[in-house]
Amino acid sequence: MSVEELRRVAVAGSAVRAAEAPLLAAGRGPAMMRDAAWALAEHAAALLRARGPVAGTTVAALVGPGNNGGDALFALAFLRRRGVAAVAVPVRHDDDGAPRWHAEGWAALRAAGGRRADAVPAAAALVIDGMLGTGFAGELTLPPAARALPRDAVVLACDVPSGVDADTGEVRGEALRADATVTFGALKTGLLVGEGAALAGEVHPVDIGLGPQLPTSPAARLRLADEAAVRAAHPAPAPDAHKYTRGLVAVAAGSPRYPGAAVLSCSGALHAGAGMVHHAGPEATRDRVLAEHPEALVSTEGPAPDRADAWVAGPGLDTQDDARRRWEGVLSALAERPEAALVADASALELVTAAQLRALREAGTPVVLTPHAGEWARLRERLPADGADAADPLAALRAWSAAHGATVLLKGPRTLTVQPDGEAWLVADGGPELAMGGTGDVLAGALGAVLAADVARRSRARRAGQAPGPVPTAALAAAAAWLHARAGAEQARAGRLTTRTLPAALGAVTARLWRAGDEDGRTRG
Ligand SMILES: NC(=O)C1=CN([C@@H]2O[C@H](COP(=O)(O)OP(=O)(O)OC[C@H]3O[C@@H](n4cnc5c(N)ncnc54)[C@H](O)[C@@H]3O)[C@@H](O)[C@H]2O)[C@H](O)CC1
Repeated sequence: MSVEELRRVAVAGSAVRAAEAPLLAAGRGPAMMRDAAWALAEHAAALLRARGPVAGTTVAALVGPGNNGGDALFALAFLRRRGVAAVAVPVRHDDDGAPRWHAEGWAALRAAGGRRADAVPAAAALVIDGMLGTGFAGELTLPPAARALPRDAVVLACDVPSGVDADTGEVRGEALRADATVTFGALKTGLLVGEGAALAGEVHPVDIGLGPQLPTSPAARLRLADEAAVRAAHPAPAPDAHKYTRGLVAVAAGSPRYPGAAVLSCSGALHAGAGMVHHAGPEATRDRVLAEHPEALVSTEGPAPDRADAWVAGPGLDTQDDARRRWEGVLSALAERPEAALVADASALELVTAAQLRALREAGTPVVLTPHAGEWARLRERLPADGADAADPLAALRAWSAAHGATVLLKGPRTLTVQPDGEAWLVADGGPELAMGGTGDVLAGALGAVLAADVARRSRARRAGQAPGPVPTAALAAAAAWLHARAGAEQARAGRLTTRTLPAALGAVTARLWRAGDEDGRTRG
């Protein structure tokens, strides 16, 4: 795994331990520990330097009994050589009161002039959390020394904040919140999902030579969405593009009771670059959509099935009967063109059945469900799957997606997209500015546009006798979530805080993404 990839792919903490094992068996442990400790010391010095001179400051470490503590002790020894007053605070002791910690690490620190204390000195400007890393098991009760840290001290976690499960991000018992985490060998999933994401602070992965040992299967990795990945999934239109090669999105959304959902979904699709949007809905919503987007097509039933490259179904549908009739109309259209994609959002998440998902899977229709946390809980209850009740959010998503054959985009401050083969993406760019009514409608539309563009691109290539490999649906979904998250952040920066202007912000993010690709001379879609 390249250093660049190290920053964009996470694996479970247990997978890092497994990757370390053969190197430890080959006697590489001490060298790896030195590499880890050196990187930890470097980051500690950088954090100190941001606040003033390094020499003369006091740095303490809470030191646990294992190799995590070893890293911290060697890091203190390196810092000592930069003029730092280095203090090691053991958190576990033997019956005779002697510290239970990494003997070589303590010997190195003592040789460098470091000292031991029973508590973190009040003068400590930075505290290294070296209590527990990937060896954490069971529950943690924070020791007294971890409860009395100087108020202004920066906390730097060694590998994983103590008390956080490096696989799942779960906290069992108590955990120590960090301002930053230096993690070794690979980004760990537990630092990016669950409570671990909030407790880790700024995460810095460090290469200690595990690359060839790390897992390569899609189901063992969590990819992080960034601009390059989004542009690869949602490239700018080809120079010879026309409205149909850019993808036609059919939008079955909105109702006399919720007309705005139709407008917002169509807006999201248009601003994410759809070549055409065709709204299927009642007169009340058709007029509203046309008033906002004269370029949109509207009708009661939507486009001819062979025209739609993606369907967006569910936002703002009305009563059960009306919603069910329109939902089944979408499924009928997809049965006539199975290669078209489907976004099932809002009401559609309450309507979709296991049999319908099975039929869509058998037909080869790419399906993305877009629940928020509450809808996800109801979906798993209504359509259960073995393993989908796991505490590990990623494992639960992977189990449900594999069982039902559909990709899930689980909305939240950190959005996860997972497809049936286990490939998973994380969009960590979202923020509370998106936590308001209607933003999900915009995302559903934008996702429809990204999926439609991919379907149209592949159809066009096939007609030209080419056989392009599919872009993973989870990557396409992550691309839409990334555009949406960036649009929300852009809105917040500009002081615009309503959903009404979110589509235009999403359009600006899309245009900038494609312009940047042009400027770098990247290939077009
Ligand atoms: N091995 C290497 O060369 C490298 C290791 N690295 C660092 O080492 C840790 C993993 O070390 P390990 O000793 O396996 O585990 P920990 O230090 O995290 O802790 C094990 C230690 O803690 C006790 N313990 C476990 N759970 C609890 C609990 N709930 N309450 C109290 N105590 C607990 C357990 O009994 C053990 O004694 C890894 O994170 C890295 O920091 C580097 O990767 C460099 C190479």
